[in-house]
Amino acid sequence: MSSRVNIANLKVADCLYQFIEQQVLPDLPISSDNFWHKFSTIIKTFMPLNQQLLATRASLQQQIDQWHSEHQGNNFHFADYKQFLTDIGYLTEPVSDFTISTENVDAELAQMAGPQLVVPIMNARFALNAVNARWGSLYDALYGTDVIDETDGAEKSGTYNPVRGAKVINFARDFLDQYLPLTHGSHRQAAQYLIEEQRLIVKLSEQQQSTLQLPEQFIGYNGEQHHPQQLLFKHNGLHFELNINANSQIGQQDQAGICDILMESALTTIMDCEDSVAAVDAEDKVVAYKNWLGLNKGTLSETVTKGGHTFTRTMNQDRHYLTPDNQPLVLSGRSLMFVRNVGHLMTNNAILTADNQEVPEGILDAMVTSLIALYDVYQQNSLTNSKTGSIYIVKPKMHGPEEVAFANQLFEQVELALELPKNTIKMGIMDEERRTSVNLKNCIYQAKERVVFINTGFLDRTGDEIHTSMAAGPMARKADIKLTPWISAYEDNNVIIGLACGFSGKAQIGKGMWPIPDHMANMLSTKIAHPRSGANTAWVPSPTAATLHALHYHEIDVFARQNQLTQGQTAAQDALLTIPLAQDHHWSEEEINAELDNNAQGILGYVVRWVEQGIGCSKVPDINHIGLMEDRATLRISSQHMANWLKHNICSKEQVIASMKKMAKVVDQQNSGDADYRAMSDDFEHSIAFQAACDLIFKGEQQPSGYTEPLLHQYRLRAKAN
Ligand SMILES: CC(=O)SCCNC(=O)CCNC(=O)[C@H](O)C(C)(C)COP(=O)(O)OP(=O)(O)OC[C@H]1O[C@@H](n2cnc3c(N)ncnc32)[C@H](O)[C@@H]1OP(=O)(O)O
Ligand SMILES: O=CC(=O)O
Ligand SMILES: [Mg+2]
Repeated sequence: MSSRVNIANLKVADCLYQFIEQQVLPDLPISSDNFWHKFSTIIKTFMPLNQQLLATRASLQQQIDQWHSEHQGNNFHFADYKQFLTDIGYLTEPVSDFTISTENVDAELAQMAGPQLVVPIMNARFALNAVNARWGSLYDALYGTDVIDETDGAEKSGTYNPVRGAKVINFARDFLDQYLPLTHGSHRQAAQYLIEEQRLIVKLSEQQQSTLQLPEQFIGYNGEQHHPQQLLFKHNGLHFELNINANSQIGQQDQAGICDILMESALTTIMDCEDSVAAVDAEDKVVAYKNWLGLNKGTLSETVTKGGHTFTRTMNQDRHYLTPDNQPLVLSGRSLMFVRNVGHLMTNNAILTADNQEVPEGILDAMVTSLIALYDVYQQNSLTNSKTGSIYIVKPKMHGPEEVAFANQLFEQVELALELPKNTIKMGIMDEERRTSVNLKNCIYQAKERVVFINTGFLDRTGDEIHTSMAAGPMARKADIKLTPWISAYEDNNVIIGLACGFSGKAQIGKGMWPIPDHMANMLSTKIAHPRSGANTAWVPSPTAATLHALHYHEIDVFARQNQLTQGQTAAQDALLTIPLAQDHHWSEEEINAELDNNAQGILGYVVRWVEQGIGCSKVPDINHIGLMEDRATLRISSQHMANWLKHNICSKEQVIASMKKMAKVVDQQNSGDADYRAMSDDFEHSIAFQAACDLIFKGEQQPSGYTEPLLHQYRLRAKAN
């Protein structure tokens, strides 16, 4: 641990203090003295309130556990259960109807519909890729993934395969026919694209030419009018760009010389300080904050070596075009950034109070990430994030209205401390805890002047579902939980309540993560459900997924869909309160072992990299060898699920240990190519990662809300000390 600086009754880790003093404050109109004193006052005010909220969580959980233990089987009556939840203050009376009044919201959130990318902020290489993922190559996304099948000679070979290329070109031509229709003929016949008298002309042959059914879709170009290099179009509020270069490898194969279609892809990106990172001390927090600073100053860069080639990755500039009547047109080259702060649970040793208590990490994040964002608010660089001067913070894992009210008050005080106009800091509310879902309208009400999204984080939400009702009985198998009634009620309610609170045109209604990063064909066929449900954004794990998911927002006009949905929908609270218990838990030994092995593999594969290498988001194969995105939320589900089956004697402790040891060997094998990897199976007793993984299960019932952070942090700190 680094030494500490005593300032304003705080003991600040030297590395954090020096970072703020030397790299953040100097170019900002706020003095060091002022900053630390105001920060200290905020900590003093909010720390006890924060602790009180956590005590309320624990008390409610204890009462719920008690109630379930007294109301098992035939003794469980839904009406009594609901009354009990009301009596203890878990369920609250909804406020009267209202609409949100958030102002100065960027168009990407309010008026546009498109993908939202999430990225671990501590990885600068990924973070840069993410901010640049506003625009993505459709050809690369198709060629490089399973969206294009490998049949009939279309394999992904080492070098460019023209047979596969032809399939990509056909897919793209169909996209153009669908969303850029011609008055007659097809883009498949297109031999040349050119501009005449401000109109797009598509030559189909020597004698035949066509034009757009909707001429206003053509909005910009670069190059010569008769030989354009880029043609810019707009459909459903999203842009795409036809790139033409007959001399390029792909353009040569195309009769119109098209070499790519650049899609407007990740409209927004969440720079994540929460579940996809492993930040356990001041040094780690500084890595995260430094990257956020670089992103706000526009100076972040990273040397990347790829395919034997080394280059420097920086943030993309804006994109410049000429309109059809030759006026300049500029579009943002970057995804609009949010920063996800941590929730209310954890503390961090980066700052201690005078009596040596660790400061809540959420308060630290609120103050420091907002301070850093002043670089964007004051527009100190040309690579602007928010054009409306707003700071976008995602606030995760809040339980119920009073926790949202707390975050709202905290943001208000941060604004005062940083001399920002009220409600500069906008809030994205993750609807990912049960007490938030069942009181969602009241939660939104508490932040009605600054809320810019509600998003269904179904992964944490599933973990909370299991933990809240831990004592009620054995849960369904993990895959079957997705089929139980609460989850569709939860997804539907989020949209219904968002629309009822006037989100359409003002804020995002968001849907959750696609957690199978390599299954893009599957994503393309299923994630259409998100815009179809009325959500104007949904999470994707990578830039490639963003480009492919963008296709869905061309297929569905989300704002028209929201207009249809606004009519007569009612929230289904009873379905939301149903518990995903197994209907019949007489599984075979084989089924039980398969469930345990699957959970064990996911837990171990994720935890070993988290604890030993500080990697907060990993792709880990499940027992069917499908790579799954694992983060702290998916870990919460798996560990809580095992803890639940243990509690209800579906399996024994010995069975779990046997499964863990068996799967540890599998995970060791999977990581055998990693020189930094320490095998767990060499010495289970002394493997910190193995012990952490076991604790997450065996102590799972006692973890606050079933969260994984306390144990992960504890073991990571131990691994770092070693
Ligand atoms: C429940 C929740 O809270 S979900 C939110 C938290 N989850 C996330 O943030 C998911 C972030 N995604 C990731 O970390 C990764 O995509 C993983 C771990 C899921 C999968 O990674 P892999 O497929 O192994 O990616 P890999 O390391 O091979 O990288 C492939 C390329 O994609 C890029 N990439 C992958 N994910 C992202 C991302 N989220 N943002 C930006 N770039 C990304 C990488 O930069 C890399 O490109 P490069 O070589 O040009 O730098
Ligand atoms: O944060 C997202 C989730 O699903 O949890
Ligand atoms: Mg979450």
